[in-house]
Amino acid sequence: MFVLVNLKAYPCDPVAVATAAHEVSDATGVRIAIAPQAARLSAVADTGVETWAQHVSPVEHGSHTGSTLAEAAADAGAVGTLLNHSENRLKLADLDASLDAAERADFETIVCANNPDQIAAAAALDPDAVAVEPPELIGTGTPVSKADPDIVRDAVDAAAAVDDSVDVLCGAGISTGEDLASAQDLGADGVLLASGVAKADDPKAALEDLVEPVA
Ligand SMILES: O=C(CO)COP(=O)(O)O
Repeated sequence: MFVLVNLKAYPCDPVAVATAAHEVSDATGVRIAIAPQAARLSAVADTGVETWAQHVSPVEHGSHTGSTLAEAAADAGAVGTLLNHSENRLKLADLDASLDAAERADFETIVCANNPDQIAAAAALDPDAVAVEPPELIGTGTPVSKADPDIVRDAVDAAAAVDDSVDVLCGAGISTGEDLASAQDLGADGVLLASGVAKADDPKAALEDLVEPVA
């Protein structure tokens, strides 16, 4: 199971969370990555943790003020990127161009989507993985694996029907080992989470509990 912690714009210490994630990943062998703000990619990557961008812009080198250039994120130490998160939705043409940008930077990619139909459409764009995250559950602490298990099962089936090489993650409200185990039982290859770790008093303890079922 792959665990990707999206720090969003939460007021946490990304280096402290990254250090904790690296320690837990090393101790358990579970793959854990951290996606900080773009400005903190280098500091997070310097901890040795697997580091991802939260987004890369649909642009190449050039006059693109304010963009997040994939090649610059790679130079900062990122090895993958989320795309089309519900909090940073892309038009279809831009999502396709951002995937091209990620490919130029040799990034692994996860395209986020709300539901199985969108998962199928995202899988058709040939990302490495897709992540189903019902926006109404994001940040609630109510795990998608418990609140709506069918959406996870159906997302796994929808992606497989398009391209069975595309991994499927699920997210929204995931925070405990029980949530991760449920996601695995529903066929997910990993989980995407944010507040369960970014807002935890003890991120290391939160991560140790999260990965315990697969450690
Ligand atoms: O948006 C998410 C991960 O990208 C999920 O957020 P929460 O884990 O806070 O529900």
